Amino acid sequence: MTPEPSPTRPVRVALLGAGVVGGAVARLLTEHADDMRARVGGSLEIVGIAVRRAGRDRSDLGLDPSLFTTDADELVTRADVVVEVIGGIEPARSLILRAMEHGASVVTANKALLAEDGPTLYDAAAEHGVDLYYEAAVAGAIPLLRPLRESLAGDEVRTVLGIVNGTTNYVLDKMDTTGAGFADAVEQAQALGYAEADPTADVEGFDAAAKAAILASLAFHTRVSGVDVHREGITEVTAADIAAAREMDCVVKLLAICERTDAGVSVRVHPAMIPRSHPLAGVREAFNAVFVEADAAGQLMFYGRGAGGDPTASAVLGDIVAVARHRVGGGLGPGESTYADLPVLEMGQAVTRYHISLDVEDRSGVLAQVAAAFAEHDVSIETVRQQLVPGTASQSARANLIIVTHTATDAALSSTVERLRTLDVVRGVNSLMRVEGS
Ligand SMILES: NC(=O)c1ccc[n+]([C@@H]2O[C@H](COP(=O)([O-])OP(=O)(O)OC[C@H]3O[C@@H](n4cnc5c(N)ncnc54)[C@H](O)[C@@H]3O)[C@@H](O)[C@H]2O)c1
Ligand SMILES: N[C@@H](CCO)C(=O)O
Ligand code: NA
Repeated sequence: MTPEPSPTRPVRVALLGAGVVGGAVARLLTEHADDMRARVGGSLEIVGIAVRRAGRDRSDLGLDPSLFTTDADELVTRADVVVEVIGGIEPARSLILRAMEHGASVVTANKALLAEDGPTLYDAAAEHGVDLYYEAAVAGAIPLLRPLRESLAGDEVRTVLGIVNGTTNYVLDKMDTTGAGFADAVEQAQALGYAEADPTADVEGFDAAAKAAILASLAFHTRVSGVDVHREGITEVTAADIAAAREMDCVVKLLAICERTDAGVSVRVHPAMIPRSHPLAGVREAFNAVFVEADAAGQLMFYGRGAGGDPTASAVLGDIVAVARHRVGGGLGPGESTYADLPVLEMGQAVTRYHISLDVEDRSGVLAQVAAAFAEHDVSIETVRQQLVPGTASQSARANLIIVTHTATDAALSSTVERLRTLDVVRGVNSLMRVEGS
């Protein structure tokens, strides 16, 4: 049940979590209280901040110490707006649901929860007539979800393609620009505070896959959860892959790709080579960038900081203003839109291109056998390049065969590679990567 709008009573805001994002939200809410009041049309009052441990010195946030509580369950029952920046599935989900049951709108940055169980949150928001906003959950500060949910609501989105994980972009950028190996680049990212002590969620692509699920759900009006997303991280990307990309005048990026085709929607996260001339190739360090292509709008690009306390808090504050305005003036923002209910396709149905570098024997008939494997799977070759590998007199002659395909289904391309691995003339696969954006 939504409380009656009351312009005279402040909008009561409860914050769950005072970590990197929560701390920045608390500080900025206080620093900009006057501007927030003017933008909302009524004042905001922080009624409490739930923390895990009491007694820590939080004087840097400039807040009354009595606002801190370890009883989040109680706090969510006395707020109009609950801001969840704890992260993880539980207790975040239970606290959000409890907040909604008590009539609070919710702002969250929690992509993991939204990708795993977004529909439960949306259903609860609809049942209790409250807002659920989560701009910070994807690409941090970059306004991206509001454009998809609201600005492009009249258009037909075809593609969302982007770099949505700053940590992995930093690692791949360092591997490309300094020649660092994967482990060294991860250490550098950890030293700078980009990568966590346990970088699994980032480097294995879980974080990007959660964001891809959220983007695809909004873009295609279809429920897509994290498990629907084909996910490959960057742990297998080698210096040889980076060098192979450089020879092609390409760069390796971890891409989140959401596409609408005649058959349904395809959502995937994997490393891919993109041409250096592609705008996403110029996205350096820990920045994020996302391309959106819609029927009427054409191509749009969004660029900025996808992580960090203040940048993420900027998105959270924007959401707080939006939902607080609804409290003051009435109304609700858009709820879940799943009317299109498109089928979510298997990875094998995705259409892509492969770059394959093969270690082969250099003798007559080798190229014909390799070409036959492609033909068997109806995969057309775009370019072939051969590099001789210098060897000793006692060794048989060897070469690297570098092949770039035309587009084909991922199923046909991966079957071709499996067939190539069985050929006697193929000693091994040096490097294998999808090519996107050209
Ligand atoms: N850090 C970023 O750059 C960034 C960017 C976008 C989204 N996010 C998302 O924002 C959320 C918060 O991230 P963060 O970086 O601030 O994490 P963080 O670990 O710095 O902060 C989380 C805080 O929640 C507290 N906490 C844990 N359980 C609690 C409980 N039961 N009650 C009260 N407090 C509890 C922790 O003690 C910690 O201080 C996550 O969902 C994350 O995915 C973070
Ligand atoms: N770990 C994430 C934080 C923002 O979601 C990243 O590196 O982009
Ligand atoms: Na965002």
